[in-house]
Amino acid sequence: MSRESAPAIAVPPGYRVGPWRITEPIGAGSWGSVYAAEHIEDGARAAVKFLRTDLLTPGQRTGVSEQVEREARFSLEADHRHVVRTHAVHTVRDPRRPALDGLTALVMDRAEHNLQELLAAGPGRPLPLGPRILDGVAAGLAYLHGRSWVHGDLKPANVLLAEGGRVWLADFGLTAELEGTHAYVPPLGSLDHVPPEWWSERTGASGTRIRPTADIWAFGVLAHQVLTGGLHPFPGSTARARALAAQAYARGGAPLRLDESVPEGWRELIARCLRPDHASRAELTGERLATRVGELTRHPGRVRRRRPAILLAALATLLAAATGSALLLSTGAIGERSTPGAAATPSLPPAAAQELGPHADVPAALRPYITNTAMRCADEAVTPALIAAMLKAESGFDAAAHRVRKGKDGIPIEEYGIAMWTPKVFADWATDGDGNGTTDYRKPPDAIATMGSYLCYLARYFREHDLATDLPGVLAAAYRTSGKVVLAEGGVPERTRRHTERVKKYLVEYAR
Ligand SMILES: Nc1ncnc2c1ncn2[C@@H]1O[C@H](COP(=O)(O)OP(=O)(O)OP(=O)(O)O)[C@@H](O)[C@H]1O
Repeated sequence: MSRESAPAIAVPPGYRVGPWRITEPIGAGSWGSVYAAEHIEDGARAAVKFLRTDLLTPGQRTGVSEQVEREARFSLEADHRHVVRTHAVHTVRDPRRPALDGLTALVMDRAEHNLQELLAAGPGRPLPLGPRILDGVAAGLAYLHGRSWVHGDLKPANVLLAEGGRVWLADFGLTAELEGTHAYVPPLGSLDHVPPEWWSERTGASGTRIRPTADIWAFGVLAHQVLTGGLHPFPGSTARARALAAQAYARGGAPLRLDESVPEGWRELIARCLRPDHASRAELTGERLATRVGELTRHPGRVRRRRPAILLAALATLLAAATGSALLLSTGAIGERSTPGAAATPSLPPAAAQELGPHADVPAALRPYITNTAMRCADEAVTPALIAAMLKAESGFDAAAHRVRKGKDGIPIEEYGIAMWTPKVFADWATDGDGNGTTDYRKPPDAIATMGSYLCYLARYFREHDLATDLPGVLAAAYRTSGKVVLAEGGVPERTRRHTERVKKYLVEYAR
């Protein structure tokens, strides 16, 4: 299992959770840390996932608690040979260790690897057992959909592989139950596996709307990765670039180009999974998917219909256009467009490379909000690395930050929170980042999402006024002053230069 990232929740070896004794760390995700454990009586092996609830603000904690409850509930209720079995859910009661006291711990069957690790171990080589793995994943998905659940976060890291070739779906942190035809989840998810329509779904009080077809799309991406040894079906060197390419395809702007090496029957099925919108994907239910994957796995030579995938994709694209599929980036401002005058700031990495590097000091809990915020802006200058750099320069990622500065006419201006919002300006741009139906400048998800909305507006403003030669610089300066002031001065005002240089320094550090 992956041991690259130090566990976010430190649990000492020998620590007891009910009748289970922790032995060693396995890995950590955004919301929890997983440890190997054994039963104190019979030595049976297990994995214990500690779910964190110790995040930054009370508001955020509420959201995370809901996620923990959701994960515990679905894990306990699920009962299928291709879904990881959860034996028990414990609440740690240990006042002597405040970092652990109150945490939720899920005790699960232990796997040997996850699919992501297998793909990373032999990039470019299709997994010999790939079809069998996909068969298990599709069966697990059909089971979840049969119970009116949507997994919501299907990706290689959430497919576990256990002794004896067993395949389990795992991680129910974003799983949701359908309410009629939809389910609602927090606005999170893997950029590489969310369907194009996800970006345009409204995030309301109950979260972002998803449907089972989101899992079908994710399965299409995952199947392509498995059968090609890791290749994503959409081009791009970063998850953000690939997500933008998927949206361009869904808009009808580019054909679907599956890798030549994918066998014919699989190509056809993957193209069905990757139809550009919910409506055209809906015919492929979890059960149909599992049946077809079963056929392909057991009779790999048999091809049911011979219709080129590219033709199917073109038909699907036409269908999407005819049904007016919902699209996020309607301004057409995506793709390989280059920032005018970007050469003026040669030390900055190109926008396409401004994802968040793994070693940046950006708190793990904030990363999904930062990345999602950047994705929701069609301007390529508004990148995860830029948003993180601005937060660092504004508050050092401190949700409780507070500053008073002199405004025009010497009137003091109070700024608060991780993005240093003045309440009045925040009110004009307020964006709900955690999907709870309210906006609060002191809550990091809302503060970050609102920073993204404002930067997105400013980027367009500066492009329209031909002041895009140093967008990171002018954006950072305008955030401190205003778009009008920066425009009037024809660039970064002298008094904000130190600040903008700091933002650019962090931007270089954070970009992967
Ligand atoms: N039952 C299990 N047996 C063995 N390893 C497991 C088990 N459940 C999770 N893991 C491993 O523990 C690590 C952390 O898992 P976790 O589900 O917390 O995060 P993730 O899915 O990798 O990331 P994220 O939650 O950010 O999507 C991963 O390497 C995962 O494969």
